[in-house]
Amino acid sequence: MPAGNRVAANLNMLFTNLPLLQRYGAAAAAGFKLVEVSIPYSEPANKLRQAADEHRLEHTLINAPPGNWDQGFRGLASLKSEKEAFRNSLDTAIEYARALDCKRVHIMAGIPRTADDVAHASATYSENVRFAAQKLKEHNLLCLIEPINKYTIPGYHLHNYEQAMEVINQDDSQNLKIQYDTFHAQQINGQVGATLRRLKEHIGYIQVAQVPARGACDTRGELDYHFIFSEIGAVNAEWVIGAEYLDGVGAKESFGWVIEMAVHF
Ligand SMILES: O=C(O)C(=O)CO
Repeated sequence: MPAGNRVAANLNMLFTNLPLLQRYGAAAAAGFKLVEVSIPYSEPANKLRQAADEHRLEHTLINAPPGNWDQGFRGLASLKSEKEAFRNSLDTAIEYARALDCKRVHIMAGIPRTADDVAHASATYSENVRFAAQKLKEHNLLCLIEPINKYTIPGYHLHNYEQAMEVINQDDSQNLKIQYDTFHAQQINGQVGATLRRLKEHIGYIQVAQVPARGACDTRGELDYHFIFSEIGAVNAEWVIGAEYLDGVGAKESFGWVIEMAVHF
């Protein structure tokens, strides 16, 4: 296995000209051996596993069910009004993670909207995330939380790294880490490399995309991914990197950057 961080294809954002189950073949044909599926729930878990096995792909990450995406839900963890739905979402996430042999589950925070949800968001979020970290630990699954910048998802509860560290410091499961997405980090506080180094002990997974258009790492934008991948590799070459970017943004429709930038499939 070559040195350097491995890259997983996000099958909800890449190969979107194909139905989800056919994206596994497209990812494998492009050279990927790892995939992440943020929202796998449109297909039965066994069908996804069958597609992955057929193309010798491993799942690196799924999200817990985020609520009704089309109705504007972006996760449930901070919503007092959705506490039962959140607990049920963990059971579904565990079922899928086990079926897919996936070891990481991202818990999305959600967008508190009602006055009562807003008033109770921080306490609800902390309680739910700590519950999830402990429950996932019982199934040998790592619990991840991802600060998301306020421009991409306005109103999203978890929108900076101080909030994430506050919950991590309250948690005693030893099973709660940050999903560090450089696309969000740049827009949350910049200092993408410095923040990575500062939080390295608490980071469990990386995601990447170019800023501001959320295109591939070799498309034009604010971030120099030659530098960022060298920083990631210098800090922890074991971190998996999720290629979570919009396909079709920018001229190139290739994954040459994976080799060109000293990371690998
Ligand atoms: O929107 C993102 O960046 C996510 O990773 C959601 O899972």
